[in-house]
Amino acid sequence: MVFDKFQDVELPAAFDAHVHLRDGAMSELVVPTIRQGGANTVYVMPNLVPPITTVQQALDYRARLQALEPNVEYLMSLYLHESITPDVIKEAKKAGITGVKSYPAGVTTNSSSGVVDYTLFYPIFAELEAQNMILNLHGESPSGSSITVLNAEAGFLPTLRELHARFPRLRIILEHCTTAAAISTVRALGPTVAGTITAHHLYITVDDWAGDPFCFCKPVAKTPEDRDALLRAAASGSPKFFLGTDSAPHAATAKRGGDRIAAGVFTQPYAAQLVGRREGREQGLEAERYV
Ligand SMILES: NC(=O)N[C@@H](CC(=O)O)C(=O)O
Repeated sequence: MVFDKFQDVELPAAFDAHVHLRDGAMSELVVPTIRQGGANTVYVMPNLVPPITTVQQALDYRARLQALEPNVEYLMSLYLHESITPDVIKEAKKAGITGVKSYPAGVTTNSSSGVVDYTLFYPIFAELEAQNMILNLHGESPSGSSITVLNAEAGFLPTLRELHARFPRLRIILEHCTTAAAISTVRALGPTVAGTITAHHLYITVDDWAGDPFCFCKPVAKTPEDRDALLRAAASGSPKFFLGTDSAPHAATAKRGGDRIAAGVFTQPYAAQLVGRREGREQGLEAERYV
């Protein structure tokens, strides 16, 4: 195949369905990299400190992001929390907020206010379903006696199945799938369940983050077989799988030092390039020649 003839191809801007843009000085650095990375629409995660749990907080946050880069569409989310009621969901719908993100308590960066018992939130899920809004799931079980970072996603899949069975019309996105099991589960569930795939999980495996804090994120990258399942899903064209980079910037000091390494891989400035290059290879193209 002759690649030179493709050199003038211009790709449309991407939708990145999972970004961490932070706030304050960090957001001033990160927000300008959205367009650089090839995206013009982003779904913004609410795990600020404190988390975004009210409609007003989400709208104020969006205004701060718009002031930094007006040429991006920011789809906003609320952080699933006990202070959120069905009335808040109705208000969120009216205000144009897209969905609600659920973090299991303690599994990742800024998740200390997260969910312990999903059944407590069934009225919220019912209202999200009624309002045709999205439930975004960080799909990991908290580490415990038999759960570690390696099987935390697999351990969460029964919860995903249960939520879909109870709320079959609720649009659920299993965020940042990292395992073949997650891919096959999303594929097997009904059309209201989809999964996002990050750019970095198309490349890295356990060996990369074991020893390199800059490859450490939650959920952690798994085996080469899992990575290949992600690649096949990403390149399959199935509408059930789409890009959500989970680009998650941290201060270099939080990645290199301290008692615990912060979880998160920052890919925003290279998001579309990374995905194009990897999917191209999966399809047998030497797509790196474009990058
Ligand atoms: N992915 C990560 O490892 N970290 C994210 C949180 C998250 O989405 O889990 C972050 O906010 O840094």
